[in-house]
Amino acid sequence: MYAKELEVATEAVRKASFLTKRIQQQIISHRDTTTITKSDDSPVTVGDYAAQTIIINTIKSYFPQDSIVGEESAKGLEESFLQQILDTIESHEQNFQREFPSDFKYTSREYPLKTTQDVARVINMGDYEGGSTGRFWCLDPIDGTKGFLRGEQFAVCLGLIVKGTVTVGCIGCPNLTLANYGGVDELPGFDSFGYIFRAVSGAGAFYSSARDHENHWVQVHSRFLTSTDGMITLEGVEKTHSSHDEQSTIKSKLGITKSVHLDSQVKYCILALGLADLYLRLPIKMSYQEKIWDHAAGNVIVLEAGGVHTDSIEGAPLDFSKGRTLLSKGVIASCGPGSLHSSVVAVSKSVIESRQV
Ligand SMILES: Nc1ncnc2c1ncn2[C@@H]1O[C@H](COP(=O)(O)O)[C@@H](OP(=O)(O)O)[C@H]1O
Ligand SMILES: [Mg+2]
Ligand SMILES: [Mg+2]
Ligand SMILES: [Mg+2]
Repeated sequence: MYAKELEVATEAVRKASFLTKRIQQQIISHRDTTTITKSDDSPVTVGDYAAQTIIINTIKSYFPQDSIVGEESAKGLEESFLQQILDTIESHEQNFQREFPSDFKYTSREYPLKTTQDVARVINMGDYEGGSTGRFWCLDPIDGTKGFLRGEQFAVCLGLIVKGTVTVGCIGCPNLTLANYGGVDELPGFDSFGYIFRAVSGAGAFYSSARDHENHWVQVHSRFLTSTDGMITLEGVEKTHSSHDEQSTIKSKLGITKSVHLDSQVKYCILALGLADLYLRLPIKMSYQEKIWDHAAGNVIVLEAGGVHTDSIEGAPLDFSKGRTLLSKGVIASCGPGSLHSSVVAVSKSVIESRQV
């Protein structure tokens, strides 16, 4: 089931991972990429737009009927900037073909991706409102844009949501070296393009070196623990995205001494690999609504690796059927089992409820 969807998702994420990693290398070497500040004060780069363009164009070439919830919009982008996005895609095309030779097609007659109008049209196909009926894709072309700009971790994240449930998930981690996170060995074929993780609901979670398009997929499992004190936590780097002080309180109440900070949904991949056990994301403001593209692909990967994924107060499974955002507050993912997870959520709930308002 979902074999074609999984293949299309993987190849689209692989190509976007290659492109974004190349752009990140250019940023690191000359620090000169165009960065726009969006209305919510968050950054977006030509890399985010180029990755969204490539991925939506690929999805539409194979599944023209499918809708897409994508993070970015081309509204208000000037013609010269659209040209920059198209030039970026084209300038990486030959290198990609050379480094990853395959028969897979990323365009079609209806979706040729040749002009700036094509670019704008395709980016704007990510404007679907989501919901509980039918199926739609959920795309974060660069998750962790701030980490991307710092030369650190970021992820290319794509999920397929069917009747409100994340059914396929694929995450490219173009900057991930497992040795930096306690992994003993890199997978065969590992190189500077990092890893791809993927899962289909009911069929397990797997990873592979991004370079290895011959599809040697290795199954991943979260760790089995019997108490919270041996847990390693995962938290974001950005102090404005989650409540680090309260997360420290939770860690000390649970006897947890080890924590790893990294950007993006790479956190879910580290959890699925069993290299860490507890992702804490407590909201700073109760008015913030988490975006579904920040968690969808990670959801099915964590669940299929044996973990648990809920909000930070009620301990309810995340509900991807309510539109472009989650209605619940904060996120906690753990290696499980359910009883350990519930004890973490109970502490999180008490910490959040003791806020001075
Ligand atoms: N106030 C806030 N609270 C929680 N998440 C926020 C936030 N402001 C931005 N974000 C989200 O945090 C994501 C990055 O998460 P992390 O800090 O774990 O790397 C961003 O994704 P993008 O980088 O795709 O925009 C953005 O959607
Ligand atoms: Mg963003
Ligand atoms: Mg994101
Ligand atoms: Mg993003």
